Amino acid sequence: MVKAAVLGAAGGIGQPLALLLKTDPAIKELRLFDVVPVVKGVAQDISHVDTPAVTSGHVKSDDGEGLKAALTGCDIVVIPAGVPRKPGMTRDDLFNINAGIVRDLAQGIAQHCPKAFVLIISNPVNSTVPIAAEVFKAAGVFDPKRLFGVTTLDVVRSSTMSAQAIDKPNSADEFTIPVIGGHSGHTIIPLLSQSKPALPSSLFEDKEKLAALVKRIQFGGDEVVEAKAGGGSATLSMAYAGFRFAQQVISAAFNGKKGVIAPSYVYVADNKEITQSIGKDIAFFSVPVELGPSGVEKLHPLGDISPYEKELLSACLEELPGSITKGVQFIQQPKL
Ligand SMILES: NC(=O)c1ccc[n+]([C@@H]2O[C@H](COP(=O)([O-])OP(=O)(O)OC[C@H]3O[C@@H](n4cnc5c(N)ncnc54)[C@H](O)[C@@H]3O)[C@@H](O)[C@H]2O)c1
Ligand SMILES: O=C(O)C[C@H](O)C(=O)O
Repeated sequence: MVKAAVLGAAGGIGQPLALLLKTDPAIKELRLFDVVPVVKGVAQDISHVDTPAVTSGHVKSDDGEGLKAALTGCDIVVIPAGVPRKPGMTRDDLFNINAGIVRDLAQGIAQHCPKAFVLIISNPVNSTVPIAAEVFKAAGVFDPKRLFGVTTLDVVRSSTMSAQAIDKPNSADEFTIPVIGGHSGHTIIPLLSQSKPALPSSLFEDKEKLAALVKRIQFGGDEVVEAKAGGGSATLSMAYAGFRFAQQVISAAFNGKKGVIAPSYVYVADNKEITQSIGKDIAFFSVPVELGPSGVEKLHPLGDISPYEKELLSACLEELPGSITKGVQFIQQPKL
């Protein structure tokens, strides 16, 4: 019996994500938490769907009881709480607000469901995941196998945008492309050379077309932010992606499914094989993760990457360590 919680469940991602989670028969309890009271109505609405999950809504309260009720005994917690971008902003511009939100929610998890799988969607993911890790470390409950930054939207975009680039727009679901690095601009590295099935060699021969495709995947979030023109960032495609990753975790952890591999931004610092394949001692990085009963079962190294992908990796490594340090310092050296 899987108990799941969505923190930030009344938001643009939270509502459709909660609806999708309600359709997963493996979930028997679905707890929706937010700072805004309408989350109770969202839970009431979703509770009428004729699937097994018993759904409840919980509002943030000064005494912490709302969060406690949402989290106690939870097996998996998905966090899309926080503010989204507006045009002209970077994900890092969200740090000042979202860092504190993720810190407080992680403290609640450490207290009420320290063994839960934690899936962080709130941006900037490159920093919010290290923040959660530091909170868990301080509370003595950090388990690197259970903490995930959700980068599935980059994977989803890679398939869709690659299919479009090769003029096969109806084939988006045919391509599986690992995406490594982080979740922001140049830190996002789609390994198109490792696509299964392989993308046509003509794409790799046309350097301009290849670079345009990579850029489109890296900055796919901007396309949505600009199109929504101040109305937020990706919500529906993110709900789809978040649900897909949550289902992958649930199927491997609770339903005994084997061979489930999905890229995710995870703690890699203790894994020499991985840091060697990245070429840098780095604490967090998105790599293909084999999922299992304890969460991360095995991290997969980067494998063969093309010279162009090596350049992308160098650019990623210029930016990502700073974002990780920023998150770590937010917890270790709080401003007075
Ligand atoms: N990882 C990704 O690929 C990805 C993709 C899209 C969006 N995001 C990020 O997800 C976050 C949410 O985006 P959105 O479009 O759903 O925003 P939104 O504003 O529509 O919803 C956010 C929700 O979080 C709630 N919230 C705020 N503080 C909270 C707290 N302390 N506890 C619980 N709930 C709280 C708000 O009330 C709101 O309902 C943003 O940071 C956005 O950048 C990440
Ligand atoms: O672009 C954003 O700010 C939201 C999200 O990270 C995305 O990739 O769509």
